Amino acid sequence: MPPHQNLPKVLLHVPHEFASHLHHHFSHKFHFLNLSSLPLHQFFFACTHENDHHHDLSSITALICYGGHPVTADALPLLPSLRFIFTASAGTDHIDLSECRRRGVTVAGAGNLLSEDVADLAVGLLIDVVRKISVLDSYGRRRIQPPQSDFSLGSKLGGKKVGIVGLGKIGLEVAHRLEAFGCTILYYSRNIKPFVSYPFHSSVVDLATNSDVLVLCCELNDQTRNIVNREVMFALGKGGVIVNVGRGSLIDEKELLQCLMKGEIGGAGLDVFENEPHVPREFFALDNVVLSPHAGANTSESYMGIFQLAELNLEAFFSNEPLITPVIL
Ligand SMILES: O=CC(=O)O
Repeated sequence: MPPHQNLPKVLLHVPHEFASHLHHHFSHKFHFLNLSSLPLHQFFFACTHENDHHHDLSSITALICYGGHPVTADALPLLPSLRFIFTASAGTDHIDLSECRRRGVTVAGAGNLLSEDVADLAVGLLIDVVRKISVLDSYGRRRIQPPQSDFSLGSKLGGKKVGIVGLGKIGLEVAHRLEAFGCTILYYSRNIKPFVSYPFHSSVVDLATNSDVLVLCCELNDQTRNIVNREVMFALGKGGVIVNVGRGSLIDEKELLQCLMKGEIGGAGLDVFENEPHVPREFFALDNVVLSPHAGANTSESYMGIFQLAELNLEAFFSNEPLITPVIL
C-alpha cells in the first residue's frame, strides 16, 4: 500500500511554486494531487475523457485554490466527496459560496494576512500616479530630461482627500498609511464604522464628489459590481485619481478607459482587471495610468504566511478543530 494511501486527498489548484512548496513540506500529512494550471472544468474534462484513473476525483476531500480559477456551482458536483476548500486569497468572489453552503463544504481563506501588503501596493500605485514615477522612470533609463511640452508636473500627495470604498481591514490599512502622508480620509462602506472618525458617505457618487482620489478596497459581489461607473467618474472629476486593488469588475472598465483617454479623470493605478490576465491594450498607451498584474500580495512574507495558513487550516479541518481563518463553517 503506498504510504499516502490513508492521508486526506487534497486537490491543488494553485500556481506551480505554491504546489511545489506544499508537496515538499506537507506531503507526509496530506496526499496532494496536482491540478497544474488547467481551469477546473478542463481538468475534469481531461480526467473523464482520458479515463485517467490516476486521478480518482471521487475520493478528493479538500481543494486548495486561489482567485485565478473559479470554483463554480457546476464544478462542485464533480468532486462528490469534497468537504473543505482553502483559498489562498482574501477575496472569495471566485467561489460559489452559497453552493458550498448548500453542499456542506467548509471554506477557509487568507483572512487578514495579505491586507498590509495589498494596502502598501495601493499607496505605491497612488504615489506612482500622482508623482508620475513610472513615467519618470522611462525618461531616467534613457538619461534624458522629460520635454516640457508633453510633460506636466506631478501633484502633491499630502492634502489630498482620499475616499476609501470599503473600509474593511485593507481599507483601514490604506487609510492609516495615507493619514501619515497628510491626506484627509473619508469613506463609503456597507455600514458605518463606529470605531473611526473618518466621515462616512452613503453613496459612492457622494464620496467621489468630495474626494480627489478613490481607492477601491471592497469585495466584489452583486452589490459592488461596477460600483464605479460613469457617474462616479464624472463626480470625481478631471483631476481625480482612481486606485483599484479590489477586483477589476468593481469598475466599469470600458468607461474608465474612455474617461482616462478623454481626460475626464486624471489618472488610475490598477492592480486588477475585469478579465484577468487580459489587460485592454488601450491602457498601454496612457501615461496617466500605472498597471500592475494583480500583485497586491506578492511578497515572500505573504507567500510564506499563506503556505502556513493552508497547512494549519487543513490540519484543523481534518482534526475537527476550529479553523484559523474561516470563510464559511
Ligand atoms: O486578490 C487577492 C486576494 O483576494 O487575496
